[in-house]
Amino acid sequence: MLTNKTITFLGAGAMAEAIIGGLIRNQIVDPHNIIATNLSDTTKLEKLKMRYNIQTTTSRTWAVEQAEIIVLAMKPKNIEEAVREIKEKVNNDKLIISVIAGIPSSYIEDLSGSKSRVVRTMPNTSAKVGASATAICAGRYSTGDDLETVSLLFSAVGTVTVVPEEKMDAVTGVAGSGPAYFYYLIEAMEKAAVESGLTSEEATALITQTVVGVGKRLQDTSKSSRELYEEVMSPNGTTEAGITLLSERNGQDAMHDAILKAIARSKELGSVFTESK
Ligand SMILES: NC(=O)C1=CN([C@@H]2O[C@H](COP(=O)(O)OP(=O)(O)OC[C@H]3O[C@@H](n4cnc5c(N)ncnc54)[C@H](OP(=O)(O)O)[C@@H]3O)[C@@H](O)[C@H]2O)C=CC1
Ligand SMILES: O=C(O)[C@@H]1CCC=N1
Repeated sequence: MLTNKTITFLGAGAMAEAIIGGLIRNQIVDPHNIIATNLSDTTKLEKLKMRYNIQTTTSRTWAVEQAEIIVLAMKPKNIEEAVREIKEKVNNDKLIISVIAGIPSSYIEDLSGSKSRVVRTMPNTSAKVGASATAICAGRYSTGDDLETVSLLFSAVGTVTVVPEEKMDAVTGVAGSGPAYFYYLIEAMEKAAVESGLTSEEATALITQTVVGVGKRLQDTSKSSRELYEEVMSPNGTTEAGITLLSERNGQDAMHDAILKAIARSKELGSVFTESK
């Protein structure tokens, strides 16, 4: 085991489960040293307990008391209430990890009022299969050891990149939201495939392997993305026909603007919380 420390997850949703699964699968943390709690969904807590053999509780303050590491894994709208509820139980001895989009580490540090050691992170849902692209950044009072601990924890669910906090909104729009852009494209590919006579199973098998192949190729080559798609395009061939239509409809501009919009939303989430202090 990497750590015998008790890790409490405040929030037992999709991201918390992905991380818990990775930590247990990779024997980074003993399941008995993981506690999960949420706001009200006790059925979900029961499922997690059964699935991973972890501890669950409806007492958030008890869960925080036990913890040496606290993972904040609720939605941004719930963070204020959550931190207020636990602030009396948090001190500088506990490391706080946030996976919450947009929320600056300073907000969490200030609200808990105890110079809390905070490390802000941004994983993505590929954590479920150990393939997240996670970025992490240090808060004001976190130490080099804290950053190393968080890096080791998140390497159980994929790659880890350390960035300064001012880059976290960009990370969120690009990599945190990133899987959704691909799934959105895949949905369109599936629709076109089925409309053109493939069964849904055939479409899924072909598209899945196409996406896996793209990922592997990207990891394996120093070619640029433009070189890679140009490599697929035979003159006057099928790909050129498709890419030409996408260009005429400004497909790449739409994608580019969508990512900037996601980054702006991350900043907006953060600014609302900073202003409300
Ligand atoms: N989904 C994604 O792709 C990614 C999400 N994130 C971030 O992860 C965070 C969680 O997202 P996700 O897992 O998708 O969300 P979910 O809605 O799946 O889970 C949120 C969880 O937070 C719980 N919760 C709400 N308020 C409190 C509270 N005061 N104390 C303890 N638990 C509380 C909810 O409990 P209950 O169910 O009982 O209401 C629920 O278990 C978000 O901040 C998001 O920005 C980061 C990267 C990627
Ligand atoms: O959509 C969201 O706000 C979260 C953060 C990144 C991915 N999902």
